[in-house]
Amino acid sequence: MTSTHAPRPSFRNLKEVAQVAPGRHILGVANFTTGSADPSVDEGYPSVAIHMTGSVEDGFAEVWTSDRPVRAGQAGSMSYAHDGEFLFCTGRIPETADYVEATEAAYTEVLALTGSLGYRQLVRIWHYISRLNEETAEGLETYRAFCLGRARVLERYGMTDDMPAATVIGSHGGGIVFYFLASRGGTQINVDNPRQVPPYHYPRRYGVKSPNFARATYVRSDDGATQIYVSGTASILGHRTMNAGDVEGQCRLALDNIAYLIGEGNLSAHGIQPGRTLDDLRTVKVYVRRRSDIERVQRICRTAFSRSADVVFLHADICRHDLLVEIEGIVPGERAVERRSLPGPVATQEWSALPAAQQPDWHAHPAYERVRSTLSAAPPLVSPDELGALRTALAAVAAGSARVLQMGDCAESFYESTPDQVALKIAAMERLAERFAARAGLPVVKIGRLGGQYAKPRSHAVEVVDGVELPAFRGHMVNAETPSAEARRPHPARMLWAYHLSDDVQRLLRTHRNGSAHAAVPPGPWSSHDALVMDYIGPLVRNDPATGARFLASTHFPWVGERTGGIGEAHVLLLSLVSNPVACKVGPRSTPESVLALCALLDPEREPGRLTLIARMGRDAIGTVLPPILRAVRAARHPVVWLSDPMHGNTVRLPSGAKTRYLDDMVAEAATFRNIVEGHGNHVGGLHLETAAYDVAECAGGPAPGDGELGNPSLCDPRLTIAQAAALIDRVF
Ligand SMILES: O=C[C@H](O)[C@H](O)COP(=O)(O)O
Ligand SMILES: C=C(OP(=O)(O)O)C(=O)O
Ligand SMILES: [Mn+2]
Repeated sequence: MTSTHAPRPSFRNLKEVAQVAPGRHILGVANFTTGSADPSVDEGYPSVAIHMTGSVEDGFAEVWTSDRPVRAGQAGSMSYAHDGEFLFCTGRIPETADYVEATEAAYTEVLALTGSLGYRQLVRIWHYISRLNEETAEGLETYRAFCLGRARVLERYGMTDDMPAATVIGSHGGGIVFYFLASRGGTQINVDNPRQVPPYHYPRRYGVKSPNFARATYVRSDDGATQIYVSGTASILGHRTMNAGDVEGQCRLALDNIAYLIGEGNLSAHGIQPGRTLDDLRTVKVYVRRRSDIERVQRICRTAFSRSADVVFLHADICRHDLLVEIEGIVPGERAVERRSLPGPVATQEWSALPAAQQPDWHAHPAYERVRSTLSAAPPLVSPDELGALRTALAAVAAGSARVLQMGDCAESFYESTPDQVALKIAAMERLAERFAARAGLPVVKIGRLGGQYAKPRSHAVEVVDGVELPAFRGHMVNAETPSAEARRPHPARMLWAYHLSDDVQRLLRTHRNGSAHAAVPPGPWSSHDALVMDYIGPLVRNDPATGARFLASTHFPWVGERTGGIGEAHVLLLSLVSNPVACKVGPRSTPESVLALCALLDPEREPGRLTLIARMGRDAIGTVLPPILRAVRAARHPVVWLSDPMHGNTVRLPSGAKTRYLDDMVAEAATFRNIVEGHGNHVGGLHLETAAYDVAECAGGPAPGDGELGNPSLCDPRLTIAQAAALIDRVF
C-alpha cells in the first residue's frame, strides 16, 4: 500500500501492543479484555481497557497508528493523541444511576476538546456500555438513557442529522467506555443505506431519542488517502428487525446490508468512487449476543470476508433485544486506487489558447510550474452535489419563488480568513438575509463573496504612491497591498495560500449549511468569487467521475467581471465549459447584442438556475441601458436570474484620492433596477453587495457609524456596513 497519513488500525495480541513498525507511531489503543480501566496516557499514548472478554486469552488490542509523530495528552477524564490530521481520544463514564446526565456531560467534554484542539470533524465513534439493555434507576433502559444524553448535546450543537459512523454495543462491565477519531480537514461524507431508515428517523418506540449516526463514513485526507468506516450493522430493513430468532439469517442480512452500503450503486450516489465489496473490509468486529451462536456466525463470516481481513468475534449485548448479530469494519484506502477516480484536472484546457485580460505576469517565476502542478493535484474545494443544490436554489429564484443575497468583501483578505472572522461574515450574511426574507416574504439564498474572492481586476495596471509608480494591488492571491515594489511583485505561491484558506472557509460554510442542501430552496451559505486568475481556476477545472461533466472546483458560483466578460476570451469560454451555476456582470457599455452572445454561450440549453446576470450600470445609466437588454434576454427565452450590483457603477473618488460610494446613489440604482425588471414582467432576483462584517467608514450616507476614526481599511472598494446594507434593503424592498 502506498504510504498515507490515514490512521491505520490493527488487532494485536494484548502483549504486543507497543511493537509498531518502524516509522509508525501509536495514536491510541483500545484493549478488549477481562476488565475495564480508565483511559490513561501512561505509556505515552492514550489507552483504555474495555471489559469485553471472559478470558485474557480471548483478549486483543485494537491499535491505531500514524506515520507521523503524535502528541498525547489528558483532558479531564479523557486521554488523547493527535498527529496534525487525526485525533484519537478515549473516555469512560463510570457506572451511574443517571446515564442521561453523565452522557450529556461526557459528550459536552468531547465537543469542547475537539473544538479546542481544532479536530472538529468527528469521523468514527465507538461506545461500549455495560448493562446495555437493563433499566437504570430512572426506569430507562441504559441504551436509551445514553441516546437521550447524547441527543441533548448534539441538538445543542446543531449536529442532529449529520453524524458520522458509530457503534453502540454492550460490554461486560465498567460503565460506558468510548473512543473516537476526529479529523482536522480532508473530505468527509456520511453515507446512508437506502435499505435502512436513517436511525434518526426511527419511530419513537426504539428510543426516547432516536439514535444518531451514519451507516458509514467515508474520509479522504488531504494527501488523497481514503477510508470507509462502516457502523455496527445488523439485520434491519427499513426500521424493522428481520429474521428474529434466526442467527444465521440475521448474520447474512447484516452482511447484505454492508455489501449494499459500500457497493458501487450506493457509494456513487454519495459521490464516492469506486464501489467496494465485503472483500475490501479489513478490521472487522462481529458482535454476537449469545455465546453459543459464535461458531455459527464464524462459519458464515469466514467465507464472506477476505483471507487478509482481521476478523474478531465478541460476545456482547446489542441495542435491540431481538438483534443477535452486529458487524462493523473498515475499508482501508489506497491512494493509487482512489487517485484514478477522483475528479482530476481535465486534459484539454481549450481556454488557454484565448486571450485573457487582467492576468498577473509571473510566468517566469521559478515557482510558477510547481504551483500549477500542485493545484492540479489538489482535491476539489466544492462538490458536484453542492453545485446541483445551488442550481436548484437559483432555479427557484429565476421562477420568482426565492431571492438571492450575494455579499461580502470587494477583496477578501488572507488575514481575515480565520474562523472567527469568517464566523462574523457568515453571521452578518445570515442576519441580512433574514431581514431581506422578511421584507420579500420569500426564502433568501445566501451567497458570500467568500471562500476564494482573493483576486481583483483593476482599471489601471499601475498606481503612483508618494511619487513612486508601483504595480497595482491585485488581491492577496496575486500580491500584497503594501505600497512597495517588493510587496506588489506577484508571487505564484499565493495561489496555494489562497487554495488552502479557501478550503478552510469552505469547511466553515459547510458546517453552516448543516444538511440543508436537500431543502426545496437550498439556502446556503454558498461561496462565490470572480473567476479571474486563469492560472488558478484552470488547474481547478475537474471532471465529475459520476457524470463526466466538468466543473470549476474552486467555488460554487463563479462570475466574470466587467473587464473580463469578452466573447472570444478565455474567462467566458472557461465558464461555458463547466457545469457550475455562473454569473456575468452587465455594465453600462453592455448592449443587447453583447448580452445575448453571453447568454447563447453560457446558457445554450436555457436552463433555469444556470445563468445569473448582475447589472452594475450606475444610477444614471441603468434607466437607459437595462431596458433593451432585459427585453432582448426575455425575447430569447433565457430564464436568467437578475441581480442588482448597485456598488460598482457608483464609485467616486474623493479629493484625497480615496474611493467612496453614496448610499443614496446605490438605493437609486437598485430601486430603478427593481422598477425596470418588474415593469417588464420579470422577477427581481436580489442584490449583490460589497459589505464589511465589522464597522467601517467606507461608504457614505444612511446609518453610517459617523465616527471619522473608523477609517477605510478596505483592500479595494468601499464596503457597506451591515447597518447601511440593511437600510438599502429596507429602502428598496
Ligand atoms: O471590485 C472591482 C474592481 O476590482 C474595482 O472596482 C477596481 O477598482 P479600480 O478602478 O480602483 O482599479
Ligand atoms: C470586479 C468587480 O466588479 P466589476 O467586474 O463589476 O467591476 C467585483 O465585483 O469585485
Ligand atoms: Mn469591488
